[in-house]
Amino acid sequence: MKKIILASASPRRRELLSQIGLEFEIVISHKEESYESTRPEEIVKELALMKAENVASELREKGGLEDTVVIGADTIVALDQQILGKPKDEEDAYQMLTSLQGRSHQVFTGAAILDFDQTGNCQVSSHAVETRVYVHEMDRQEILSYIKSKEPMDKAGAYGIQGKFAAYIDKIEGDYYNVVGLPVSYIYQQLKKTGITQSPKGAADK
Ligand SMILES: Cc1cn([C@H]2C[C@H](O)[C@@H](COP(=O)(O)OP(=O)(O)OP(=O)(O)O)O2)c(=O)[nH]c1=O
Repeated sequence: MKKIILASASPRRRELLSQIGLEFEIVISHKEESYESTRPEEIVKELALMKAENVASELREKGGLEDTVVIGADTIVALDQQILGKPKDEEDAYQMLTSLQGRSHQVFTGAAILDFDQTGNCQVSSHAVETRVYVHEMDRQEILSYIKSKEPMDKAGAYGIQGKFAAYIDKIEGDYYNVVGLPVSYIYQQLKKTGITQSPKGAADK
């Protein structure tokens, strides 16, 4: 059975991968990430790949990546041509939330899968999943009190659909889990295609 490594410090990503019953380990790289692409779907693929590759190269130095799958992911919010990552500070969060309210935007998550076989050869795949999110109008007080909750600070676009911000979500088109940070269904189907024999825990008991 292949070992699965999640190259992420995000508690949301860990929970989502656990939710479908996969067994995996977490390895985090502290290398800085940067991108050259301009289109959001390319940016998230580039960053997801970089996160997975950074972890893979650290593991290689420690000896051996045989029979291992490394998964990396990155999430950004795209508002027309503008890319919104995590807010730098509360003022930045205020600007982001003001620009998102009363309209729709796209959330892109890139998922990169590095699949190492028994001899250490690697098959690389990366893919961007898009979800459109419609946010209700918010007044200044609502934005300020949401920022006070501290929920925005570690999240792309300065909001978490899974938290208090649910109060302002009119609807979404696409995968909900993609917005939270990991398109788990895409990842599971991709792992299945590449011959990962692990099946979600409990599936065989039914
Ligand atoms: C839009 C949105 C984003 N997010 C989160 C998902 C990501 O964790 C975060 C975007 O930051 P990322 O840079 O994608 O990821 P990260 O730094 O949290 O974790 P790592 O690089 O170690 O994998 O925003 C939510 O939790 N809910 C939401 O509704």
